[in-house]
Amino acid sequence: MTSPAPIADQREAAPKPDPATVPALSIDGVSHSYGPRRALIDVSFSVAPASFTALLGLNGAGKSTLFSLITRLFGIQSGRVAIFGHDITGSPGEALRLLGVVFQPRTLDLDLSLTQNLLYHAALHGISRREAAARSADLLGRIGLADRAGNKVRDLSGGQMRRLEIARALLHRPRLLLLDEPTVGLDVKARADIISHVRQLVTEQGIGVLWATHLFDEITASDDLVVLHQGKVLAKGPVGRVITEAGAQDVNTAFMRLTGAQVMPGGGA
Ligand SMILES: Nc1ncnc2c1ncn2[C@@H]1O[C@H](COP(=O)(O)OP(=O)(O)OP(=O)(O)O)[C@@H](O)[C@H]1O
Repeated sequence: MTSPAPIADQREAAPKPDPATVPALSIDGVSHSYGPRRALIDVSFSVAPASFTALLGLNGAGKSTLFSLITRLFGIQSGRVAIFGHDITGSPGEALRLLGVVFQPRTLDLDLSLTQNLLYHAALHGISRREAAARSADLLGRIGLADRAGNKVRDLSGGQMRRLEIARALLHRPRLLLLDEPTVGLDVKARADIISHVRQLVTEQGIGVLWATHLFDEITASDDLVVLHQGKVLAKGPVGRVITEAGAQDVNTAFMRLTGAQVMPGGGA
């Protein structure tokens, strides 16, 4: 009788998931309550690598709660969240290394320079000073703020601050980027710049993006869409399919049919 293989060998023999088929983000049966208030109810969807997934919902739909769970600000009460197959509860280190986040409220230090903000964040990720300086300079160039590197963040416009927050979220080279209503309060030009920058990250760098919004005009036909309403996923899939299945002609009407909500004149849910 042969003796069993050592544990290390058995582990090596286990089939590894194919990276091409592992979702960047998978949310599986997630529910969350604040006391008696149920904010998320059995939420399941996934974000593919190199895709732009819009999470569309009204105020109070549960978008920020979901982001707080994915980023581990809150513990998971029920269900499972995994980033590239790494369970965020069982393997938080591996999972969070692959994740970049831009939260809805601004979180920059206004009295530090742009570079100082980036270097501080890089240090939290254990990136060496020299590497951090190189990455910061590169990212500031990409967002068109190289000439402002030494200025205080306080002197930037709202759109420039958002671009800096996106650069900061990319410093540790994540493969999944979450953005919670990143264009709120920005003018039309700044909004368009940010959306096109993030779409480039998808097409050129293969980053998976989850973009929470209540604005229909931020969604394009090639996106994936998740409609979240009162804590429940009402529809998900490629935008065209969601529209067709709702028997509608466009995202606005599909959203209205699915939720019974009135569409705001400004093009937002
Ligand atoms: N800390 C909290 N305590 C109690 N209830 C909360 C708390 N945070 C959120 N909620 C409730 O949970 C539900 C979902 O809120 P959440 O902030 O996740 O929605 P949202 O889609 O992000 O909305 P918004 O765009 O307005 O931020 C809402 O009913 C909200 O009132």
